[in-house]
Amino acid sequence: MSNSVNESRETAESNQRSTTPVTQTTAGESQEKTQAEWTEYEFRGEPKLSVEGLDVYYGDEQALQGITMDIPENSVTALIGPSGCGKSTFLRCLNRMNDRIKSARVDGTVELDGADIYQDGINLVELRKRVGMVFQSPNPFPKSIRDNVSYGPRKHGEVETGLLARLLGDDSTDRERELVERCLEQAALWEEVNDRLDDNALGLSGGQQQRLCIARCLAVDPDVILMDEPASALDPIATAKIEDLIEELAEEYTVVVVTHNMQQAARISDQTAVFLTGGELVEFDDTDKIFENPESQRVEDYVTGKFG
Ligand SMILES: Nc1ncnc2c1ncn2[C@@H]1O[C@H](COP(=O)(O)OP(=O)(O)OP(=O)(O)O)[C@@H](O)[C@H]1O
Repeated sequence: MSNSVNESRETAESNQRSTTPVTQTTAGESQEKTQAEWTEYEFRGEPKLSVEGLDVYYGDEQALQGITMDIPENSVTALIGPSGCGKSTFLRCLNRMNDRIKSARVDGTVELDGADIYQDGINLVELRKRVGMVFQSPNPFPKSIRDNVSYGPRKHGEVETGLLARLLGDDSTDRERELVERCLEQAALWEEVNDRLDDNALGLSGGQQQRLCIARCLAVDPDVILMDEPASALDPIATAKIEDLIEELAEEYTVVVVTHNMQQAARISDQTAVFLTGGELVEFDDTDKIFENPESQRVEDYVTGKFG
């Protein structure tokens, strides 16, 4: 850990929640040592997303409390914590999916490349193009593999095919072909499906369907990919493919992934945020640090399986 990180931790301690373990001095006196539980995380590179003072309520129930964290670009950030601690709620705040939940209220700011996504007048379609989402259960459309990938670009008018498009001289069949191949390649699925692009996507295995959903997400050219337990419904082989894919995607995209599987977080992520019951972000740091030497006793207890 660099000194600058240590220093920022020390300054962060003054305004963080803390525990107060007691240590003995050489003179044998008791001395209170403040141990930070929530620390500022400094990283190389630029933050893609900056979250500050984020509170989320469902009706009168508070699901997230004052979350502040910067998510670095082109990396994998894992969100872990026990069931109900607010991981999915947090993820949905990053592309305003919580707007669809009537009882949800969000306070605080979330900036994408320095611009507040909660400001008035934001174009939600454009936001969700830039910040795509992959869900726990693969949810391809009951359409062909090709149509699943080109669905988004078609909806946004970037791909036009068919008789009318041909008559109007707008036909982009070649562009669609290239796009479908590129996205399926990026999602590590091209080799398995290139000879059956017109087959119904529902005929694919669960793992293939999930990679197709990732290809569909990539087709609208996002900056950020949010994944909510993307492998929890898959067998170990399909899970390993998704994990490899996530690591590859981070070379080009900012990936934020919720997982219940701590080994998975340790394997695939660069940094890990630990949420605990009550919607509190208890620690956010390099993944190695979180799993090998966390600052917070509660995080240590959680990652070593003492509770949760
Ligand atoms: N649509 C909703 N309406 C009301 N309360 C909700 C809604 N979604 C989540 N909550 C509540 O908010 C809290 C956080 O839920 P959330 O799903 O974000 O947690 P989580 O950490 O992702 O849980 P899990 O790991 O079980 O998926 C919980 O108390 C949950 O009951």
